[in-house]
Amino acid sequence: MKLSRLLTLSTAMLAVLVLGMLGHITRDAWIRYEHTNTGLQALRLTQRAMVAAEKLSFERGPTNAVLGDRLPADPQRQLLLQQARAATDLALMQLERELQTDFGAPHPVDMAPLYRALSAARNSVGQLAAQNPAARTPALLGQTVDQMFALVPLALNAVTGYTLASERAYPRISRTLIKARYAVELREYAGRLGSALTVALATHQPLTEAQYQQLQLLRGRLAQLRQLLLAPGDGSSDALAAVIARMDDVYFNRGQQLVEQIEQASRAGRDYGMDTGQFAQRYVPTMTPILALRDELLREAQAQAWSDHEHARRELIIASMSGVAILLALTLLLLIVRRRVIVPLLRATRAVIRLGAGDYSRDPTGSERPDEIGDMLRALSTLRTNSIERQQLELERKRLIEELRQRADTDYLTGILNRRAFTKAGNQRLRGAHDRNESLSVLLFDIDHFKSVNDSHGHEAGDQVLIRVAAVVRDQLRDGEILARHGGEEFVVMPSHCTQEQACLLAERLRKAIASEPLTLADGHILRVTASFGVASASGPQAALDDLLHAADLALYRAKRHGRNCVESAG
Ligand SMILES: Nc1nc2c(ncn2[C@@H]2O[C@H](COP(=O)(O)OP(=O)(O)OP(=O)(O)O)[C@@H](O)[C@H]2O)c(=O)[nH]1
Repeated sequence: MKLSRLLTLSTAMLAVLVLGMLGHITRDAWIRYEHTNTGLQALRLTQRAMVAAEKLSFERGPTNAVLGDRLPADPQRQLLLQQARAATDLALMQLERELQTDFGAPHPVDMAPLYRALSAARNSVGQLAAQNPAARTPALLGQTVDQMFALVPLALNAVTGYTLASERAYPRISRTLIKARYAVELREYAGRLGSALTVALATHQPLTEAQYQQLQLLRGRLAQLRQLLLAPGDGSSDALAAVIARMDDVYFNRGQQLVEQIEQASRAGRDYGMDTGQFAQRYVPTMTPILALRDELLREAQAQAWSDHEHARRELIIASMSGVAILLALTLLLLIVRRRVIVPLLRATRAVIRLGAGDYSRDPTGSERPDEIGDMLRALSTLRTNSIERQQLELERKRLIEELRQRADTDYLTGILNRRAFTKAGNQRLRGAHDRNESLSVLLFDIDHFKSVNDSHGHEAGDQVLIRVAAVVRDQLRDGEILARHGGEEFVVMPSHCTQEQACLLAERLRKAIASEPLTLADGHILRVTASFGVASASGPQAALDDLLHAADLALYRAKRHGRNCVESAG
């Protein structure tokens, strides 16, 4: 697999792993954050539900006062009842609005039964209060009070599903929330304890045995709820302890003493000394510390939830930012690895391949780098320089060999082929002519009276004549026609496949060219030289070069004898 592909694949795999890990961490942080959000929403909802329950409990006070009123009705009591009802309606409306904020509730909340029950209870209160006090029998009064009692559980039940779900999602605050609910229940049972006296106070009759028992039961439940509230838990702060102490003092001492006072008066058959309204006026304020306890518990739960919410938010931000930072760092690292390692390596690989293929045209770039890749590129550059030098040496060696070869084949004076080279080339050509069944001729010529040139003008002048004659003849020949110095002042020409007749014509042309060319010597003398030619041809299959030359030599000899400056052909 290619490096660049391997890098891309590794990058993709690493990115998937890192993304998966970061996604997991961020998801966990997000879930914790959402749970605290749910907890806060649940708190708001619980608070609203508890306020609504409290208002419903509270409404029973002015209701009892109106039920115990004489006719015509006391406008002050009527006003208090209207205010209490308005406060209940507002609290229910706010609860309903809060319920509309969906946060994954297990099932929709139906407030209709509560509204129906509330409307029915209020109608009963209105009808009973409009009757003559004598007509308000204990049974009717008890029935109406029970209708009012039934409202609080309906309000709390409406949000039970929500609060349970949110407590499951965010269990840390559930203990505090449960205690807040105990406080609400405590308030409710405290209210019921007061309401249990409504019939006796309204009718000015002693309490019945059943009512004594009910009072006993309610007191027991209240004591039980108090114990539950005192249990150690997350929300056991100093502020909470102070609120509990106040509740003990104001409600459990003074409030319950008031109830006992009525009870004792009933047992003694004394007048109560107060009606329902007067009782409510003294009893209801003693329940205020219970609500303060509820509010303190809710406040602590809220503070805890906010602290957790902030913590979760910070964790989420840190997780997200760390994720982004890690991704950026990874991308940067990969880019650096790609730019600083992979790309130079690929470049070096290409350079090695080029060197291997003998292409030294480009030096690998990047050799100025101070790192190991730079070391490698510098080594490649040195390798390239050495290879270039080796290549040049090789070329020089070949050139020298060629030069030596040429020197070995060339006549040192005239620059044309020497006898050795002619023998080799002549034999080769003769074999080729045999193979193709062509005729082949040789022309042997010798400068006339050359000795006298040497004698008259010196050996150097003789050399110049030899050089000049060779040049004149070479100019007359075509490519492929061999000219060689056969020895001394004797030359040989071998045209490519020609008949003896054609060879004679060529010899004649060369003879005339030599004879017609005046030669100016170094000392200024002008010489005219001639040459005699012997021509021989081979057409038989087994003709040897030596035989051919011998035949030409004999013809040359005849030409000399016939007076020189002429052409003679063999046989
Ligand atoms: N300058 C010079 N002279 C050479 C060279 N090679 C041979 N000679 C001379 O060539 C002459 C040949 O002379 P001869 O064989 O007598 O022939 P010739 O004088 O040409 O007479 P004919 O061939 O009969 O016309 C000799 O004097 C050689 O010394 C050479 O390379 N340079």
